[in-house]
Amino acid sequence: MSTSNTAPGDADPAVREELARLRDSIDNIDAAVVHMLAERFKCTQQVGRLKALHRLPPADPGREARQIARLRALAEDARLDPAFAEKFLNFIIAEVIRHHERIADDTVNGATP
Ligand SMILES: C=C(O[C@@H]1C=C(C(=O)O)C=C[C@H]1O)C(=O)O
Repeated sequence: MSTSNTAPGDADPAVREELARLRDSIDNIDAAVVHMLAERFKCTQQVGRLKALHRLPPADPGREARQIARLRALAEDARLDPAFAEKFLNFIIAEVIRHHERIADDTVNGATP
């Protein structure tokens, strides 16, 4: 393999076509990920409001452990690195818990969520 790089614009037309085709699919997948995350956050916001109203704690470590085990198994089946899947889920859950803490604070302080 050569160590010198070719700018994408200088590559063979067939290579550029293949790259463009793959990038179109990547763009579609990224759009789907964003839409799915937006739907997930809509659900978790509702969970946050329900928890705040009933004085339940923002985090549920038992539920998180079950989700991580489930996601790791799904990742293995799909040939995705399970450590990456776990890191990704933990990143999302941390953001959800931050939202839930804020909703709980706003609820206690009488702000409209
Ligand atoms: C959404 C919830 O709240 C938190 C966030 C979770 C998540 O984003 O999946 C899971 C458990 C909780 O720590 C929940 O309890 O279901």
